[in-house]
Amino acid sequence: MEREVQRVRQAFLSGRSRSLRFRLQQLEALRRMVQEREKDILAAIAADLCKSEFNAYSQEVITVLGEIDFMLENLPEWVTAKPVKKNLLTMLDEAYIQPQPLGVVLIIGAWNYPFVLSIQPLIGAIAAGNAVIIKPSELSENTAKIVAKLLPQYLDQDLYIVINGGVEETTELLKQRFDHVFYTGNTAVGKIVMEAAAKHLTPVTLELGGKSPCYIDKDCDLDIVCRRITWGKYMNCGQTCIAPDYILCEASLQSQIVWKIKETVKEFYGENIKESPDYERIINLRHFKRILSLLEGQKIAFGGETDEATRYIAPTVLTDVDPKTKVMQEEIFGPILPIVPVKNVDEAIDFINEREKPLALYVFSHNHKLIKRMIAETSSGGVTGNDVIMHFTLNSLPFGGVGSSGMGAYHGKHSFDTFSHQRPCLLKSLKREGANKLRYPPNSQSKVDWGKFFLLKRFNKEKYGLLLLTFLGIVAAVLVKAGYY
Ligand SMILES: NC(=O)c1ccc[n+]([C@@H]2O[C@H](COP(=O)([O-])OP(=O)(O)OC[C@H]3O[C@@H](n4cnc5c(N)ncnc54)[C@H](O)[C@@H]3O)[C@@H](O)[C@H]2O)c1
Ligand SMILES: CCCCCCCCCCCCC/C=C/C=O
Repeated sequence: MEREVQRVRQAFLSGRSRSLRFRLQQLEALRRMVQEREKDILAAIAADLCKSEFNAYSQEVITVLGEIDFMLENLPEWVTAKPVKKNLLTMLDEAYIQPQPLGVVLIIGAWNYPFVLSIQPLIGAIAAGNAVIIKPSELSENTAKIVAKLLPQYLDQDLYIVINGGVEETTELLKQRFDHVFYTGNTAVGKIVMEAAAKHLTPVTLELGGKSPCYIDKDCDLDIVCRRITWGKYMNCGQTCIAPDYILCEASLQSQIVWKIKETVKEFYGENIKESPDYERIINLRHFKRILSLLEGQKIAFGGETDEATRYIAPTVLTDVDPKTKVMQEEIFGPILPIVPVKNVDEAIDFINEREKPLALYVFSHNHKLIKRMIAETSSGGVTGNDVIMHFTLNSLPFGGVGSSGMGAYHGKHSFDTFSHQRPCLLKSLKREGANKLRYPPNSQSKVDWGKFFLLKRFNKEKYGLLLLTFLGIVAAVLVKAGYY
């Protein structure tokens, strides 16, 4: 493991990952890989999650292709140094921010969207000029294998490598020193990752999970609301980090919501859900049993059918759920949707604020002010109003958690920033030493006064202010040079 990391570090130190041309080339090669080997990638995802090609393409491949195109389009601008405002003391100097790669990045992926959750961070890391080690999830072993097979065929083989393995290999990997660790997965392992990274003072991005609430106001079109929630909840069999975890609504809405979700399930997946190509399966037996245990003692409004042999769990809705029961204590990550009745929006806000900060928050209402109020009075990684999941698809929005749902963010420019160091650069001249005397010992009241003036004074009118400051700067330089201070 140590040797592998060393090899990647040597490749980074060669400097070749840094040029804009090289980054663009590698991103284009990655795009070619996805386009040319699309069938193999979709087959691997299908084998891991029993997912149709259409679903795998629209949930994973589209996002990856869109992200690559976005990077190719914008990277030339992002990599250029950005000049910054100066003060009087640095007016004649050069001051700018230069984004630079961090070095060797470790990306630890999760199994639920096994392709996009490893490749989208990789795109950001390449765009920012880093070398990368990817550790895909061992639970989605088919996608892990295809990623390990394909990447070396298209990308630089020393700069971007895949290491496959489980807890033992990841533990060993985490002992090495990286310049950034980007982890996607559950909160408990997130803590292990952060602890290991802390030993090297390595910064981390933690893309974690949580229970994402979904509040339905009585002032809304329930047909549309229930269709959108059904889509986001049962997509990927509920195994989506930003799936609506549970519904909060007034008790009077419950029966209508149940009926409408039930009808939508029929519309989406047909009478025989098991036969639907659009309905996935639970990743493994451990998760299957964990999800089943959440049903104990609950009132099942519909669904609840299971088949252990194929790890099938039907789309299920629970009503009148007691917040103290197990299903409300952990992230469900499966096709079970509890409804917790609340009196009103105030109680919904309190309910959310009494719990850990979720990865996403969903609010449905015709009342825009109510949506804005919920956003203002709660906290979550992201928000979609009047829909679910869709904030993930907008790469202008940073995607990430807050509090126990994670730290840091990515997607689009946010990925580029996550994997870059914003290096502040001030380039002075060795001339004009006279003006510098102001800050050299021995200090005096008049030097302090001039210092205050130059560094603290603000002028309203940009153009005239600048002219005046230039003039005063010259006066000060002359006075200092002449030995008055
Ligand atoms: N925020 C996001 O973008 C996002 C995306 C997907 C999943 N998630 C969250 O991830 C969770 C589900 O994923 P998961 O955790 O079951 O995925 P997982 O089991 O695939 O684990 C994630 C990664 O952690 C590694 N890992 C597991 N145990 C480890 C250990 N003890 N030490 C070091 N590494 C270890 C795995 O090898 C894997 O690569 C849910 O909570 C979900 O909400 C979050
Ligand atoms: C054909 C229509 C395209 C619809 C696009 C929907 C995209 C949904 C993307 C979901 C991806 C979720 C990624 C996972 C995050 C956490 O698990």
